[in-house]
Amino acid sequence: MSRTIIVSNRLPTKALRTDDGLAFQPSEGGLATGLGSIYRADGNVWVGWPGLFVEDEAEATFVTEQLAADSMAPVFLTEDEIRDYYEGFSNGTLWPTFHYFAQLAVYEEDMWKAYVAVNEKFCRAVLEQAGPDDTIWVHDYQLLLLPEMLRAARPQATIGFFLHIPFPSYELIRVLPWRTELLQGMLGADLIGFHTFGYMRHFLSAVSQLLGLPNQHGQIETPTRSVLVDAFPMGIDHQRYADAAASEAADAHVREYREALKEVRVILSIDRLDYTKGIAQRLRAFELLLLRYPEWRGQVSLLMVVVPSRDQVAQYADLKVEIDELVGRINAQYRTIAWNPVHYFYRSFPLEELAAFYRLAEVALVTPMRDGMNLVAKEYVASKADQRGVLILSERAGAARELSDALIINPTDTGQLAEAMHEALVMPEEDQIARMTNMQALVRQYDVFAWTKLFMDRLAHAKSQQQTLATTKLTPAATQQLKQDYHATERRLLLLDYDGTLAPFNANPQRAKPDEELRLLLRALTDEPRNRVVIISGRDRATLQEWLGHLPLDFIAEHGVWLRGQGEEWSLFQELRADWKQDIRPVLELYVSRTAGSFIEEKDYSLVWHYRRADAELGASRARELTSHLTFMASNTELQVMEGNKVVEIKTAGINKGTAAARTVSSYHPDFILAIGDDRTDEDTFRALPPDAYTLKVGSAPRSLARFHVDGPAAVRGLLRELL
Ligand SMILES: O=P(O)(O)OC[C@H]1O[C@H](O[C@H]2O[C@H](CO)[C@@H](O)[C@H](O)[C@H]2O)[C@H](O)[C@@H](O)[C@@H]1O
Ligand SMILES: O=c1ccn([C@@H]2O[C@H](COP(=O)(O)OP(=O)(O)O)[C@@H](O)[C@H]2O)c(=O)[nH]1
Ligand SMILES: [Mg+2]
Repeated sequence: MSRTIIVSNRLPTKALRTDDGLAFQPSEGGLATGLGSIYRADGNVWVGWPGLFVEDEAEATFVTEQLAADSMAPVFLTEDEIRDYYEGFSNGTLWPTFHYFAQLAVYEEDMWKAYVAVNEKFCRAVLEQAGPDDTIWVHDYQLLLLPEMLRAARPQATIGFFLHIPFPSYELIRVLPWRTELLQGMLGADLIGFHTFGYMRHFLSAVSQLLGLPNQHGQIETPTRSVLVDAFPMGIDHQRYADAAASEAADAHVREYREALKEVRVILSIDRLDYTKGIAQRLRAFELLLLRYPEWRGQVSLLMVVVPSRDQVAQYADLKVEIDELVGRINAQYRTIAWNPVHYFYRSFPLEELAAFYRLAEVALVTPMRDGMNLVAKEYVASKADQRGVLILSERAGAARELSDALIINPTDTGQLAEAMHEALVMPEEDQIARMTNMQALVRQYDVFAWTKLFMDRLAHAKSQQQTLATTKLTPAATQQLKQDYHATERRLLLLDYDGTLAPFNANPQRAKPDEELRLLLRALTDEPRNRVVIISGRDRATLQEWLGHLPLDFIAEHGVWLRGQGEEWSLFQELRADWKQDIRPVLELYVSRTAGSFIEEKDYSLVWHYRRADAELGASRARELTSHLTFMASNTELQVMEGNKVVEIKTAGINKGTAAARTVSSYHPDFILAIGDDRTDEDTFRALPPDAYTLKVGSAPRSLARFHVDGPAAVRGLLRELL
């Protein structure tokens, strides 16, 4: 049976040292509470850090056994590792960078090394747990390198990755000295998920600009595999929070708190201590509310839960001091014997007490500066059985993309925040109910189970996509068979693409001239009378003529437009027109003038716009624009528009390498065919050939109609030499 191995820095259970020995307790934070509901099913295992430094072997064994009984496998980390990998690189470098607090980020080589080493440690731990058919699901920014490490150890494994925090603009990512390694680490996965479309777009942009890998509808083709990228906004276990809010225990807490608070109305705030959460800004906004609307003094209290977090990181410790001071100041200023403006708790609470807070609160303030998702917002919604209550939500929390019925605010605008609190406190009940009803329907439908299923289904889809059109490597056994068939036959046809196949791809197309080695190789192949060797290329005939015209080769040029049999004259595949060029050329010129680095290639019967030297993202975007522009112009004409590798080409429809190759086959009647090519246009050749033809795609593991693949031009030349 195939299981799911969940991997995250922190386990959903933490071990604690108490006076009575070790104790175990649920972890805080969105990832642990969110996934905590699902991992126990079907023999799944969760691999992660149990939050404790073990003192000896015996203690480690005890913790391991206790956690194993609840489907968890601990990765023990040392104090040095926690300092450099967790507090250091994860929370001192990546966390601030990814939350747009780049000025707080530190760049320390030692921390980076620890990050690499701990990712390797997790890799070993996962490999111990995971069988070959198991699905591995890696979570979050502490483990960005893990997918690629697992991939190296298990090339066939099914690996998903989900990032729980924002993925920022490329402008922030590019600042990181280790940006390439981090992106490549993530690309080891088959599916990469983010909370929002915005985060996903930023990731695709970074991959395109830093690694030069474009995408189509979120699908990235790396040199070895294709990787799918998609948005999956995480949900909560709606039922669990609704049940907790309706429980006897919550009832009892609500009664107790209500008695203590008397008639005072409650605004609620719950977060981990974190500078991304906007806690200090929220306090200032509450202070402003009391200043602007004195009628709320004595009537409304802010109930503020701050859960201790990462307190060994300097900025977190500083923030604690700032919050303590602000709360002290506001309370000292406004409190009365009967009323306390801010009820401040610096600790965590069990589920039933949180549920009671959610029920009591007429207003929830979720106002982070940046937040990947924010589950507290959704938990508040799920807890409101009577549908009374108002959610004030920051536009910069991932949750704001879904909860559009909240009062959406800009958290840096203190005035707007104070006004939103006032608006919430005076909102008519029917408005509250209408908004809450919509949000509850959404939180109920898109719960954590739906989220998991969606991610797993997409992962299976990504995997099966890779398998369709997957080519097999030309193994020594297959090479042997190919050679045997070659030697046993009399009329052999060799269809060889030029760029990327016989000669390496060059940024300047005119520099890809054949070298001595290639000329000698082609000469030797044509010296054999049983061979007919055809160069089948998208290039113009003049270039092919100049470079290779002296050899006894056949040519198919301009993607099938021009043909030349050995020793014959050039002829057209069919009668063609070129008068359309005068209308199309100015359009391409417009795109050249708008896109620095792009240029036009003119062939006899086609025009090509090249953008390989332009800014990668601008080029790709202009290519899409140009394609739709040209497609519109070409409707009801005989022209067709093709997008290729950093090119947009326009030419007469119905002529391609495939139609030309088919004609050669039907006139020559070969008993052996070998076709080799690297590009999208070579797929037309592969498609046109009979199934027993040896079709070879150049590239390390591409998706192709070809039967086999070979690594690159050097390997192609090696294979051709072996035939001699
Ligand atoms: O493990 P800690 O360092 O104590 O931090 C707690 C967790 O905080 C982060 O949570 C994020 O995930 C939530 C669920 O997807 C999301 O709602 C929230 O916006 C994120 O900040 C962090 O990503 C986890 O790795 C931590 O365990
Ligand atoms: O005393 C508390 C306060 C909060 N939480 C939980 O911590 C999670 C916080 O997740 P969120 O996505 O809001 O933010 P994160 O801390 O992950 O950045 C929520 O599920 C809360 O219910 C908790 O377990 N105990
Ligand atoms: Mg090519």
